[in-house]
Amino acid sequence: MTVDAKPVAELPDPRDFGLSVVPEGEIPAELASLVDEVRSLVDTVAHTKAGSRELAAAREAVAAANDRLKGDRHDIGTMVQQVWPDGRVEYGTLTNVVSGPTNAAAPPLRMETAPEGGLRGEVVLNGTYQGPPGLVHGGWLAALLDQALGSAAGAEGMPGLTANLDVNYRNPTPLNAPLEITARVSGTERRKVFVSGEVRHNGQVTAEGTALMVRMNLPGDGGA
Ligand SMILES: CCCCCCCCCCCC(=O)SCCNC(=O)CCNC(=O)[C@H](O)C(C)(C)COP(=O)(O)OP(=O)(O)OC[C@H]1O[C@@H](n2cnc3c(N)ncnc32)[C@H](O)[C@@H]1OP(=O)(O)O
Repeated sequence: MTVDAKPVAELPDPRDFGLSVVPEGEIPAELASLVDEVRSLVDTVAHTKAGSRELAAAREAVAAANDRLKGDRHDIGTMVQQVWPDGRVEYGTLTNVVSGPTNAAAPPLRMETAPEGGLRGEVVLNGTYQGPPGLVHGGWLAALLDQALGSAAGAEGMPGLTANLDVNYRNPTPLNAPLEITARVSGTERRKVFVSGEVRHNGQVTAEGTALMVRMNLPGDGGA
């Protein structure tokens, strides 16, 4: 594998592709708090043993809240701009199912620059991410890795789409426990960006992945 593609200096601004962008700092604190509450609600509902009366009352309350919030919506494809303490700018979809800040279905995963290079993040997956008893669903581990690997490519100025993802599950991954996700770029070849990463619990690798990201065609690329 050769390393022959220079990272682009600037990330493409999604507005150049006709997409709306919401700066993360402009997301109302009340919305962030609501998302947290809904995330907790999903977990509560998934595990509740409440009786019929309580369930019916809760359903009414949730339906009322749902009705109250229907109306003006962000378009599908709306992006969020996140600026990290180290100044790194990242664009992602507002409702990304792994990292979207307004998506209650997202854990959410947030990746920061790692001292050893690449990115690292921490996440706890509750019982709504269950596959085998007490363990994280393998598809979700793949999703976490896919997102982390894509972010690692983006952090090097090479945002792209996943063309191929390989995951090896080395050890069971527990629910409701802190997980560390790491990811880095291992090489480039024309528009191909090779990335690798791991999920760890208590320092032990539970899943590891490699992916091929194909860098987006950017203005001035000349198609290479
Ligand atoms: C601003 C917003 C930011 C937004 C940033 C968003 C980051 C999100 C991160 C989350 C990741 C995702 O979920 S992504 C969603 C899941 N993935 C997708 O939906 C992608 C679907 N697939 C595609 O759209 C396409 O196949 C692409 C874009 C991957 C590639 O198409 P293309 O652009 O036409 O490129 P193409 O010429 O075919 O390939 C380029 C090079 O890659 C190689 N190649 C292509 N596919 C493969 C493959 N599967 N396995 C091996 N090699 C492959 C080719 O041989 C070629 O090598 P050579 O000739 O140079 O040697």
